Amino acid sequence: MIFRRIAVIGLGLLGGSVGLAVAENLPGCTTTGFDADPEVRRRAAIRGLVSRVCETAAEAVAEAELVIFCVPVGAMGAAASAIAGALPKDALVSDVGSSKAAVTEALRAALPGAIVVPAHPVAGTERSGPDAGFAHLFRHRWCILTPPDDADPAAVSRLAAFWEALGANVEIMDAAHHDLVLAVTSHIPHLIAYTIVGTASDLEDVTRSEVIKYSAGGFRDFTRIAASDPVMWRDVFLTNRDAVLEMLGRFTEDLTALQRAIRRGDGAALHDLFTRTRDIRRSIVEQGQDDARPDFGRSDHED
Ligand SMILES: NC(=O)C1=CN([C@@H]2O[C@H](COP(=O)(O)OP(=O)(O)OC[C@H]3O[C@@H](n4cnc5c(N)ncnc54)[C@H](O)[C@@H]3O)[C@@H](O)[C@H]2O)C=CC1
Ligand SMILES: O=C(O)C(=O)Cc1ccc(O)cc1
Repeated sequence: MIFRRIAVIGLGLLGGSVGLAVAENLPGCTTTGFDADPEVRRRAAIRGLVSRVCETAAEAVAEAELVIFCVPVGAMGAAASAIAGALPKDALVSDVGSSKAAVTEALRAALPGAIVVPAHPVAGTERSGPDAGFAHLFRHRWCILTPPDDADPAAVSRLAAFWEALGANVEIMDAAHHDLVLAVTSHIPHLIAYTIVGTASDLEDVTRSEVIKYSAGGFRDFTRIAASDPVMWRDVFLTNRDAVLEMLGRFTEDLTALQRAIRRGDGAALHDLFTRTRDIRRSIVEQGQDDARPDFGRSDHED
């Protein structure tokens, strides 16, 4: 048994999915859970997201061997401080946050002396809350561990084994590299989606009903991403500021080059880029990173 007792703090999409995935893949492992929102706790208990929903975070972690923080990245520090006095000495502390350097710092500052191995399952949907989670979320998805330099290798191996048991493929890298890579593969795409949907809705000469009525595939795909949780994404951009600004600078330069190609009627430049990007899409599909989940893209992720 990798871990016998796991505490999940935050019972939304990620926390709920962790609880359900543990129940499915690690029978015999008990999960406790806490969420700051009483209505989320109520729904979590009804859906059976964890074995026992607790009324306080301290109660949830009291006997835990692994504690996983599944709260927005800006709330990690406060959530960790709330369990500081109750965390068992040998417990392994981890999280699922989308940015890693700031979260690592927040967890280590709130829990001095604790064994902290941050993680990011690169798996999710645009949905959030206690009704959004499902047991198969992590199957065939990457989970990136970002252990600090002084992390105990045995703790890292245990956490890797845990995520593999939930169906994920594990990769290890340092937090700064994670933040740079995810800025370009996840954070900037979300920013672009938020922008284009906002731009369309601000247009004066195009009515809102026209935007909805004539939204072709491309715009519809952007609206799915732009429906992602505002608190979660606000926190991602505030905590991964430097990497996002670095990548946004590059993106802006490339967009300007494309703008110039269009203005000059440079069809070859457009064709070259679009050919290169199609190849990237094809290799993602070939590697099974597109729709490995049977219910990918559907909004009814009920178990
Ligand atoms: N949504 C996604 O697709 C993915 C999200 N993540 C990361 O997972 C984390 C959770 O995201 P979701 O589950 O999507 O969000 P969510 O909004 O579905 O759930 C977050 C839950 O945390 C609770 N919470 C907030 N502050 C708290 C505190 N101090 N103590 C206890 N509970 C608290 C909220 O009440 C909420 O129920 C975030 O850090 C996010 O960056 C990682 C991978 C994918
Ligand atoms: O729904 C989508 O397309 C996502 O991109 C989900 C997602 C959101 C945040 C993450 O840190 C990882 C995955």
